Amino acid sequence: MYSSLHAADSDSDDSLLSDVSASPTRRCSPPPRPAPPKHRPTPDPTSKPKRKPKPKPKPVPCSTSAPVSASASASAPPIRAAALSDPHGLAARIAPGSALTSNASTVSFSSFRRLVQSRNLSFEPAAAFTNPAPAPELEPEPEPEPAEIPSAEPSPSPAATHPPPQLRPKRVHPNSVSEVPAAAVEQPKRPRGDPAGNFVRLNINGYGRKKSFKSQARRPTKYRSWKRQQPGGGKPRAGADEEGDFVAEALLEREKNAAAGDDGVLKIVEVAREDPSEQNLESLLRKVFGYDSFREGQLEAIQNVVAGESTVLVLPTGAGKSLCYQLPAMILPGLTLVVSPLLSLMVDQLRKLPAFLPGGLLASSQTSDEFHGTLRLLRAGEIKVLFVSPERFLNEEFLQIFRDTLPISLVVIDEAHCISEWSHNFRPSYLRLRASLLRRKLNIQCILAMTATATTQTLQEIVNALEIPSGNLIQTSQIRENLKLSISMSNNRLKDLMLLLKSSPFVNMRSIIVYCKFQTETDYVCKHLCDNNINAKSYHSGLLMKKRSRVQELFCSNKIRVVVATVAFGMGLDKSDVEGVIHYRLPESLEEYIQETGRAGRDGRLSHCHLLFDSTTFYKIRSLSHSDGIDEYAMSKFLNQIFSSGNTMGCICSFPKESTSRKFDIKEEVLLTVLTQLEIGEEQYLHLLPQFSVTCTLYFHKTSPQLLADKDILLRSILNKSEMKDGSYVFEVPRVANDMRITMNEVFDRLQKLKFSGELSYELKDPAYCYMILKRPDDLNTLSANLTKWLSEVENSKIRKLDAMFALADFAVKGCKKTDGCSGSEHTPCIQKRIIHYFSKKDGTPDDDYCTPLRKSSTFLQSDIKVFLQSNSFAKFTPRAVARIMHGISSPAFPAATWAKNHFWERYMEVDFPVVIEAAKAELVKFVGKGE
Ligand SMILES: Nc1ncnc2c1ncn2[C@@H]1O[C@H](COP(=O)(O)OP(=O)(O)OP(=O)(O)O)[C@@H](O)[C@H]1O
Repeated sequence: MYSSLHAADSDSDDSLLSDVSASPTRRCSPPPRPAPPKHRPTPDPTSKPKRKPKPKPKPVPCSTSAPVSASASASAPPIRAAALSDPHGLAARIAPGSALTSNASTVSFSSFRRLVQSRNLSFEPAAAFTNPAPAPELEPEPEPEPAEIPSAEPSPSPAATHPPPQLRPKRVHPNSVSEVPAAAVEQPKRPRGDPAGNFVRLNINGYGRKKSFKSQARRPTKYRSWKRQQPGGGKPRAGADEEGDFVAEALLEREKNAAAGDDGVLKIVEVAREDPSEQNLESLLRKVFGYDSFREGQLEAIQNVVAGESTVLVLPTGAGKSLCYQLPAMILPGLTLVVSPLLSLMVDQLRKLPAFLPGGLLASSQTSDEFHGTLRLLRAGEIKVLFVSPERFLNEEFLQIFRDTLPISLVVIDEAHCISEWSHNFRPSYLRLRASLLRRKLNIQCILAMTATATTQTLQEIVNALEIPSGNLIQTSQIRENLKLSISMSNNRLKDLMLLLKSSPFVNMRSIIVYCKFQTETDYVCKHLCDNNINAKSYHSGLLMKKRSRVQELFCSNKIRVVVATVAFGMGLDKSDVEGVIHYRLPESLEEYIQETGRAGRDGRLSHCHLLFDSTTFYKIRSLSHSDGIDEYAMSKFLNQIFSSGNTMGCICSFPKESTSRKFDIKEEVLLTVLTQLEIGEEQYLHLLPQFSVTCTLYFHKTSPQLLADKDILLRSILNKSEMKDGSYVFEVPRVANDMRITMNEVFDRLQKLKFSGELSYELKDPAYCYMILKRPDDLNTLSANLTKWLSEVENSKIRKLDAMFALADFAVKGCKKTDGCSGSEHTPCIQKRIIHYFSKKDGTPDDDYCTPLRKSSTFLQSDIKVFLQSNSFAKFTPRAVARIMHGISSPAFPAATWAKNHFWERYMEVDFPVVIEAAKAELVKFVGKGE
C-alpha cells in the first residue's frame, strides 16, 4: 500500500506502515516518560539595554492644526473591515452582542461577583452578561491569514461540551508523568457522534440571559457594582433582559449547574485569594475547571501572577497556558487584559472561559454601537477578562478607558513570540507592546507573556521588551511526547497523500488536518480527496467567514473527516481528538511545524504527524521569504515622503497604503513595520495613529452646501478644503481635522450626525496609515541605512528558520542513520533532538552540517537577465525587482497577475536570491549605461 510513498523515500520501502504499526496505537496511552526538567535559562538582560519610557514631546501646533485629542467617536457608521480595517479609528469596537462576545461570555458569574464585592474588591453582578444584537459577520483583525469566526447558530448543550467533572475521563497530559501510568491503562475510545465535539459555539443571542437576571434579582442590594463605587462609574445596563432572542434550554441547565455551585466557588475563591497556596489553588482548579491537578508549570505561573510578578511562560502546545491567566483572573481584583494576535484566537479563548469568568472582546470591524455596548459592560464591571488585538494600543480612546477608571490587574500577552522580530510570526503591532508603554499608558504592573514556540533569542527579546525579571521565566520542554513524527520524500505529493490517507494509521482516523501552503492548492487537494470519496473540506482565509466557521464547526463535531487548510486553520484550535496532521508542504519554520503538529493529540493520546517533503516547495517558499526586503534607495525615498516638509510636526499626516506601496514597491505590512520602528526605535520620531480611509466624497441631499456651511463651522472648513469632482465635494479628512484642530473621529462624528438627519451622505476611500511627526531625523541617510539593515536582518532570520526546517527534513530522509530509534519514515527521536537543539541555540545560526541547497551561480543567469531587460524595456526595474521576477515573487509594483506570464517568472528559484540581485545589478548598470 505504501510502495509508492516509500519508493520516493530513499531510506525505506515499507517503513511507515511497519513503523507506525509498531508503535503504540491510539487505544493506548503514551508511554510514561521522565518529566522534562524545568529549566530557567537566564537571559542576559544586559545584552539589550532596557528602554526607558520616553517622554513624548508635546506636539507643536501647526499653522493649520493643533495637537489631536483622542476623543471618542460615538456614532461612526458601521464599516466593513474588508474595505477598511478601522476607518473611524474606533478600531476597538466590540460587539457586546456580537457573535464574538456574546457566546462565550454569556455566563453566570453573579455569585463570584458577590464574593468579590463582599471582600470589598472590584467586581460587578453579571446582570445581563450577554450580547444583545444578533451576530454580524465579522472580519478578522489585520492578520496574515485570518481564521474562522464561529457560527451564529444556537449553541449546543453545554453539557455536551463540558461534562461534569466527575464524569470526565481522566486526561493524560502529554508531558505528564504523574498522571496515568499510561501503558497500564487502556485509553477510553474517543467518543463518537458527539454533535458538538469540543467546539462550544458562541452565544449569539444571549441565551441564559434571563437566568442571569434572575440571579441578579436574587442578589441582595448590598452587592454593588465595583465600577459603580468608583468615580465616573458606569450605570447598570437597562433593559438588557429584553435583548435575547431565545433561551437555549441546555444552556440554562448549564447555568443552573454553575449557580448550584456558586457558594462553594465563592468560598474557594476567597480562600485562595487570602492564601494562594498549592492546596487552595488546587481546590479552585477542581471546583471551577474540573481538573484534578495542575500540569507542569501551571501552578508556578499562577502563583507568580497572583503575587503580581511578571512572568514569561513557555509551555508546549495544548499544555494549558490559558488556565494560567483564567485562574488568576478569578482571584485578582481588577481586569485581566489579554492581547492576542488573531481574532479567531480571541474568539476561541473567549468561549473557553469558565462560567464564573465573564469575558468580552474588542475587535476591529465592529460597529459603534457594539463598541460602546462593550464599553458600557466594561465600565459597569461586567467584564473580567477582555481580549484585544495589539492594534488596540494605537487607539487613544481605548487607552483612555483604563487610564482613569478601570484598574487592570494583569496584562497577558498571548503568543508572545510575535513581539520579537526574530520570531516566525513577527507582527509590527506587537512591537509596540513594551513594558514602558504598558506602564506609562495603562499603569500596568504585572505582565504574563505566554508562548509555545520561542527560541532563546526570541525569549531574550520578550524578556527585554516586557522588562520581566530573568528569574521569572517558566519553561518546560517544547516537545510533545505523544506525537509520532514521520517524514517522507515525495515526488508526487497528491498521489502520496492519497496513499497515506488510505493506509494505516491514517485510514482509521476520523479527524485529520492536511496543511497546504496556498489557498488554490488547498481547494485543489480538497477536491481531489472528495473525488476519491474522502470526506474533506478546505479552509483558508479566502473563504467567507461564514463558510470558514461552518467548516470548523463541522470538523469539531466530527462531521468532516479531513480539513485541508492553510496556516489560517490551527492557532487556537483546541479540538482535543485530532488524530493526525499531514503536512502537504514544508512548514516555514520549526516553530510553525510545532504549532501545526500541536493541533494533534491534545487529549494526550498517541497521534501521528507526517510531512511530505519535496524540494520544489522548499524553493518556492524560500523565494517567498524574500518578499519583504527593501533596498536602501527605496527606504530613503519612503522616509523622505514620511518626513516631507509639507508634513508639519504635531499635525495628522497620512499616506494611502495601496498607492504608496505600489510607488515604492514595498508591501503594505512592511510600510507599517517601518512606521512602527520609527515610533518605538531608539528615537521616537513619530506617533502612529489608527488607520483611516482619508478621502471623503460628500453628497448633499436637502439643504444647499453653502447654507449648511453658514451654520456649521466644520462644514465650512470642509468646503474650503474640498475639490469639486462630478458635482460632489471631495476632501482629505486629515486636512480638515488639522484645520479644525480636532481628531479625525470628531470629523466623522459630525458627518455621521448630518447623515442621520438626511442632509448628506458620504463615501470614504483610500485606506491610509496615519501618524504624527514628533521629531525630524537629523540624518535621513543614516536612518535609512539603519532601517534597511534591520529589515534585512529580519529577512535573514526568516530564511534561517526555513533553512533549519529544511535541514531537519532533509536529514530525516537522507542523513538519519536510524540508530536512535528512528525507523522507516518515522523519525520522532531525531526530529525531537533537533527541535530541542534548535530552541536552545543562542543565535539562530544554522547547524554546522547544514549546507543550503541553493545554487550560488548559474551559467545563463546573466544572459537571461539581459534578454529580460531588453524585452521589457518599457518598465523601470530595480535589481531587486528583476530578482523577484526571476524568483516568481509578486510585489506591489510587479504583481504576479501581470508578470507571472513572463517567460522568466520563477526561472531562477534555485539560485540564491542575493546572487540574482547581484547579476541584475550588473546587467542594469550596463543596460542604463547603453542608454537603453
Ligand atoms: N490542569 C489541567 N488538567 C487537565 N486539562 C487541562 C489542564 N489545564 C488545561 N487543560 C486543558 O488542556 C487543553 C489545552 O489548553 P489550552 O488551550 O490552554 O492550551 P495552550 O497551551 O494554550 O495550547 P496552544 O498553545 O496550542 O494554544 C484545554 O482543553 C484545557 O481545558
